[in-house]
Amino acid sequence: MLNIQELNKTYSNGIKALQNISLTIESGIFGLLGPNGAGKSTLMRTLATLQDPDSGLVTLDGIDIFQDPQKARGWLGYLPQDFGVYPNVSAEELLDLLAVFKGFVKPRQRREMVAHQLQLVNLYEKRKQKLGTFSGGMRQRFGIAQALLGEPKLVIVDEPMAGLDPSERIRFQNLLAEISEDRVLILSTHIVEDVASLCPQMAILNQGKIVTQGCPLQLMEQLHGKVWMKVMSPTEAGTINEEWTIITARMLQGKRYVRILSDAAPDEGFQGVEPELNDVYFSALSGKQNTLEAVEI
Ligand SMILES: Nc1ncnc2c1ncn2[C@@H]1O[C@H](COP(=O)(O)OP(=O)(O)OP(=O)(O)O)[C@@H](O)[C@H]1O
Repeated sequence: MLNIQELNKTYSNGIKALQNISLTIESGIFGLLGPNGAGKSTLMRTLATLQDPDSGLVTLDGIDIFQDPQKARGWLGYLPQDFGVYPNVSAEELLDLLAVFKGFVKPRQRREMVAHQLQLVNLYEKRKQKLGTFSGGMRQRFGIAQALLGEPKLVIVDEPMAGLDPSERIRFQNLLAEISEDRVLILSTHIVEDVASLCPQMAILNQGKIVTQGCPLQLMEQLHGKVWMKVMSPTEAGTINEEWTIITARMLQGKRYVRILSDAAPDEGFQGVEPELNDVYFSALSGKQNTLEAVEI
């Protein structure tokens, strides 16, 4: 179990990237959602012991990870947002080298470990291929293979789905689900659908603060009976009532789909709809937004 207590980080330019972050994370996939600049990468780098917080405590199975970062790195795997590879080296060669850096010095043990990880991420057949020839999805699967070297108890993956085509994305989601058994896997992302389909636990980070946390199904359930939708023509947009708490207003095939949050049925043709995780996300981010422009997506 990962326990994060009152983590704070303010950069030298005054930006408060993390403000009193406290989370308890069980094994399985934990989704960390937030818009650009929310502080997700700062939190991921801090948990990966690559940057120090100003204050706060993080324990993994009761052990303080900041006390001996070198040792902590032996228990954690990290796939950073900007994971670069050497283009002229094969998958097998680079993974072997990264295993050396992780402290695995026995060649035979390393060979077995490298083969095992490449099989797990379905790249064994491509092991001799140069990484520069890999597709985006293959590169990300290779990134998972390197993160899993040494069977870490904590795996951190920062925005891994960006740029993946739909089939690679599904393949990558399945891989994350497979490897998250018996370990904590934190998936940082701004893609709500990935959290909805993968994560039994989640938190939403905005401007350095946790604004919501819990189980996605329960968070959606809390909005039950409160989400209302109306399809409007673009010209009707002017009739948006200033009193409404708008969750989203999005254009789809020439129509404007407006979803609002309201305890009681609003008049003017709104229909009650099942809450989606998007509703949880945008309500949490917007607080009491009620202007169409502010939430238009
Ligand atoms: N080294 C740094 N020095 C100063 N400010 C920084 C630094 N790194 C990040 N920030 C700022 O801290 C805030 C949080 O950034 P961070 O990269 O953690 O957010 P994020 O949620 O990962 O965003 P993104 O999805 O765009 O990567 C942003 O306002 C960013 O500009």
